[in-house]
Amino acid sequence: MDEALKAADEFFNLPHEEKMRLFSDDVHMPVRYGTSLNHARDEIYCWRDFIKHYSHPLSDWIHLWPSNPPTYRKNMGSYVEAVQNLQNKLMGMIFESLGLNPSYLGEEVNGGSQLLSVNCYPACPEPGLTLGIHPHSDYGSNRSGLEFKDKSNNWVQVPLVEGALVVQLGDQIEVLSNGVYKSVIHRATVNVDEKRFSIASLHSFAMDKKIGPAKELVDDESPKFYNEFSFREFLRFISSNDITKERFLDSLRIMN
Ligand SMILES: O=C(O)CCC(=O)C(=O)O
Ligand SMILES: [Fe+2]
Repeated sequence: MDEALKAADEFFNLPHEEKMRLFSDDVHMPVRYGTSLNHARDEIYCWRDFIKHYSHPLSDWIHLWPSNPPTYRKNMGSYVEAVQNLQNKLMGMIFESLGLNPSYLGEEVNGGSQLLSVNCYPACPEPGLTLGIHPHSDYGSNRSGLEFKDKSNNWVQVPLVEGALVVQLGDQIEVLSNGVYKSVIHRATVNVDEKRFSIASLHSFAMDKKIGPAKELVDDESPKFYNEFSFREFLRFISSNDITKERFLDSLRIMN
């Protein structure tokens, strides 16, 4: 984690022109540098720089990652592989906790996508006027300024524990578990004093794999609460909707 954070720090310290070579607003780009989610449409820009890149399987993507700083590929590569292994284990445990076979969906857990979202939030002179990242939930599952919304709709700060990862469940697990698990709405705040980095690893099933409520979890008492969706449909939604106003998950709900 330390080495990956160091590589992130060095990347964001590169000259603006060099980072802008990776700039794109297109959410389908395998590697993209940017600031807000959608430059053309966002009403409030975030106090954030990010680089996002596909990461799994590593050999398909690593050659597209930044070649500067020279340690970037090696250090981020070790980090993404460790996190991918951890997600495989956690998914097995989540399936087991739902009463499903721990190897439910088999190879499809490790055969999905992993998107690394590396974020830099510079110190902000007026932190009350903006956010580091708008409230949202992730499609897949991930890892603090990090805050989440509790059941009573209050923002709760996630304490920073040195060396710990934060795991959040995303929309796919809420749908697959037919609402037993909830996808976390979260945001990041910024502060006056210091720059903050975060590295979120977002895990998903394959681009066109439809995820719906597991049939084992649907019965008369708990009918299907969600329509199925694929990662590609999620990407289409976030590129054509203002996700600070509309939540993708709400478009999937079935009113019984
Ligand atoms: O910086 C953080 O803690 C949150 C980042 C995040 O939510 C994301 O990249 O999806
Ligand atoms: Fe997120």
